[in-house]
Amino acid sequence: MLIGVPKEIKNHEYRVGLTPSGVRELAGRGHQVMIQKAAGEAIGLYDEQYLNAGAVLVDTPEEIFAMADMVVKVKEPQPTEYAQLREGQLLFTYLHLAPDPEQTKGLVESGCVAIAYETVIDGKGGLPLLAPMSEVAGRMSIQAGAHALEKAQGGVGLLMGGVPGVAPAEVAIIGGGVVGYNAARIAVGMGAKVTILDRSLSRLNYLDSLFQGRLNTIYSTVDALEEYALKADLVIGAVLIPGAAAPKLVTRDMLKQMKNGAVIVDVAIDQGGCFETSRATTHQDPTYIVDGVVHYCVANMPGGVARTSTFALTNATMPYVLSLADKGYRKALQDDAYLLEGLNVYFHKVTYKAVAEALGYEYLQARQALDWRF
Ligand SMILES: NC(=O)C1=CN([C@@H]2O[C@H](COP(=O)(O)OP(=O)(O)OC[C@H]3O[C@@H](n4cnc5c(N)ncnc54)[C@H](O)[C@@H]3O)[C@@H](O)[C@H]2O)C=CC1
Ligand SMILES: CC(=O)C(=O)O
Ligand SMILES: [Mg+2]
Repeated sequence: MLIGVPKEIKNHEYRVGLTPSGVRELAGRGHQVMIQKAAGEAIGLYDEQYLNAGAVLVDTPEEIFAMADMVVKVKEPQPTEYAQLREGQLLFTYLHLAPDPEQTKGLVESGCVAIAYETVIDGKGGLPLLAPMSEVAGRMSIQAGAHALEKAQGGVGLLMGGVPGVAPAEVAIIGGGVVGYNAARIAVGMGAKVTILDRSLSRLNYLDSLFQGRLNTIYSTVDALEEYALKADLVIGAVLIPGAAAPKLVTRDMLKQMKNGAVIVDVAIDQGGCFETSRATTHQDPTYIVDGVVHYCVANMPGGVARTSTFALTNATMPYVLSLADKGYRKALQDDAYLLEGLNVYFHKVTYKAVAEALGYEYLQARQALDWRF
């Protein structure tokens, strides 16, 4: 198979879809890989390394979209990218379609076969291709939040851990999944007073036993959200209903009652965000203020630590890339029900229920789609 990797073009996005080691694995199995020149240069993955691994370097993304059987990326395709996707061309990347009608329309019109990293599942109820980036974003959310709490960034001027004789910051983490757990690890490590809210009791049980009393676990209700979000100095938005738009758990009304100079980091912004006042921001201009509350809503947080993130992401994606390349998408998807969960768009049809429902498309079940046309 001919696999193509364009350079990412989202604002301050330096991750790359394949590492030189990944290219070598593919080349070793007889596949051809095209990489756009300088795709990994910003994070120390140089063209020469890709060449040595067996890749062919190309100058433009146009060459990749015109020729590749499978395009492997990191971020959701931008308008100039989805305009170039072709019918039957396989796209393997993050998509986050439910809150993104324009991109969904673009993918549907293109007729491509789009598998979203974030909805691939494993046998244990996890999201194996979202998890590594959730680990990164969870850890980063506390760094970002601590920075925003500084006076010069619009925050109230608070040190996360306090000092002897002065209370630490209070952190409320809404959603105790992969992002929430990793945020909690860093916040607890910094000495903050941490509360995690989740509506999964088994998850709260797990977190409670893991942290051994070093944080507070609370069942998530509207009352509990009001209580803990309103008194927090830093609120992390980390909920997920897989594939669906994030529920707006903190309303404008609640925000108005939050402390002046408090900070929210809405990690769930890639699914639309869980604060009513959230709108996606970029690494270049990550924050804005509403009602005295600093909002950090960067939709590609792991891009900020792109070298770490590229290795973490490709460690997880590589087995699936190999399977798709070796078998072709139809057989790979037929053989692996967990990978099939990643199929979001297939020859002009939406094949992921939550996306179809959120955006008003007719829904075609993924397995049926594979028999309908290929
Ligand atoms: N902005 C960025 O750069 C990044 C964003 N993300 C996003 O972060 C979000 C969280 O991802 P993960 O932690 O991997 O998901 P996860 O599935 O591991 O955890 C989500 C948690 O939210 C909980 N939850 C659902 N509804 C809730 C409610 N009403 N109240 C409290 N908890 C609730 C679930 O029980 C679950 O424990 C996702 O939207 C993901 O796409 C992930 C990586 C990077
Ligand atoms: C998950 C995601 O949106 C990211 O890593 O950018
Ligand atoms: Mg700003």
